[in-house]
Amino acid sequence: MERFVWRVLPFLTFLVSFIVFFYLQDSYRAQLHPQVKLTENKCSLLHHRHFWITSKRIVTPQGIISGSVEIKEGNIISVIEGYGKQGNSKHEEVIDYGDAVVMPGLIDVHVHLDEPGRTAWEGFDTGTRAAAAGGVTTVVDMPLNNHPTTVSKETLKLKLEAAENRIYVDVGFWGGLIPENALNTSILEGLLSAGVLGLKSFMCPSGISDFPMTTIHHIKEGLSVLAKYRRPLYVHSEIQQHLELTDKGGPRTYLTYLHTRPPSWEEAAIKELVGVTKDTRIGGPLEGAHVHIAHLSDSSASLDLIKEAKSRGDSISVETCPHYLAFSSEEIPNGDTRFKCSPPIRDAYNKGKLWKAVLEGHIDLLSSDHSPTLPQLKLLEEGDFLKAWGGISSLQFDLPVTWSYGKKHGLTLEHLSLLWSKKPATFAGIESKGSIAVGNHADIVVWKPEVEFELNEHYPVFLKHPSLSAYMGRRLSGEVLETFVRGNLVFKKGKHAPAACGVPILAK
Ligand SMILES: NC(=O)NC(NC(N)=O)C(=O)[O-]
Ligand SMILES: [Zn+2]
Ligand SMILES: [Zn+2]
Repeated sequence: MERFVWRVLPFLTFLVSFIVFFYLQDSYRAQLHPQVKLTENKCSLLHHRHFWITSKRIVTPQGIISGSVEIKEGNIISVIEGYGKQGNSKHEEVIDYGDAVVMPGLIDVHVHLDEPGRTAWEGFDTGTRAAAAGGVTTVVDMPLNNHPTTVSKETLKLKLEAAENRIYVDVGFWGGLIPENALNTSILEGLLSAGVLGLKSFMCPSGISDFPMTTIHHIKEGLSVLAKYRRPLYVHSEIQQHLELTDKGGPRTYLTYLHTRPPSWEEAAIKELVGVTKDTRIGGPLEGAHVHIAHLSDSSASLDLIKEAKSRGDSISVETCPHYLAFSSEEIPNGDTRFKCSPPIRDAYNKGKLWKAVLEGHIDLLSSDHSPTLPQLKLLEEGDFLKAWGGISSLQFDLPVTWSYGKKHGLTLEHLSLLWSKKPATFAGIESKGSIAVGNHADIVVWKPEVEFELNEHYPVFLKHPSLSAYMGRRLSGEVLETFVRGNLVFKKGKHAPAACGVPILAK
């Protein structure tokens, strides 16, 4: 027995010192880097708060690099060239993404989350889960479809309460400009002081009774307040014109709907707006204000008016949406009201010109205009384009849809990050986001542009009503692998972080 003890003693001594060494080293590291402690973080699927990610394709403002990004406490603290390299802070966790693309998270500035009041349509929980699954790290919520609409500081408070602990990505809010508050500056100032990023108005009926349309007179009033706050006005730019109605095959054909909202409606609205934006030039009476044209569909006369206004120095910008770039009116099947939106999807010639404008930089940014409803209001059975709710559901697929249809037109990864991240951040005034740069929030999407998938019933769709999405049934390229919001890994391989730790973004 004694002999046995003497034999195993050296081995036991070695084992004990081995354990003690690693225990001490770990507690030393934990003292130096408290974030190394492997405590559970419900906000993230990754337990580290200080780590590196490395990839052969990182999209930065200086171009695509093979390199590494250091993330600490939610921010990007260094970006270095060299795949697999780590700077001076050794010993941190390194996540190796190989040749997957590391890009700034998408910022979708046009999303209807419909809460409070119409949670059955969409909601903070479902909508932001869909965003996270699609690599969208920030959404800006529209002031309508929720009930009551966001048109005062009190109604913004209801939004913030509804969003509490329910958002998986960061969320900003647009306030509504309606006749009532346009003529009552104190309501408008209260709303802006409470933190909306800007205002949104409609120049035609919105389809929502507590969100009435504004005339150019109301818009001028709104702009004079916005100039003081240096925040933008977002405009649904269509004005109803007299229609010569001819029968185009009944309410189940898309052509019938198309003829009820011709390009002249967009042109009429934009003509009135550019009459006002001349005052936003430097030194003008509305300097500081900015007009942003929502969801441009007409790539002819309407776009020309915007281009001219820009070249004269007006503070004006324009977005279009993936559905105007992916689809053309000729291919929309009879009765398929999933494709109904306003302004409508126009013909293939218009779509080609729209792509050209996007690639030449005349369209500033992209947004989804994700605007779902209840399936029964979409009238999928009846297929009546005139009576069905207008709005496309797409939030989760912003990235693969833009990429799948865009690459044939020469769209690059750099275009994507400008159109979906940098420009939207600048427009919404959220400068700490939108690019992979030192000091910015670590809002990042990791994805594989080359991977193709069928968007069918087996695909994990997080939208509240997947059946409403016009993209169901399509084959797309571009698979989102992982999404980080302020350094939290909020989505990975079909799974979300346990807790919703997105933050409301309020303007100061
Ligand atoms: N009330 C809405 O959500 N309207 C939206 N509907 C669309 N685009 O068809 C919009 O943004 O205009
Ligand atoms: Zn609109
Ligand atoms: Zn909208």
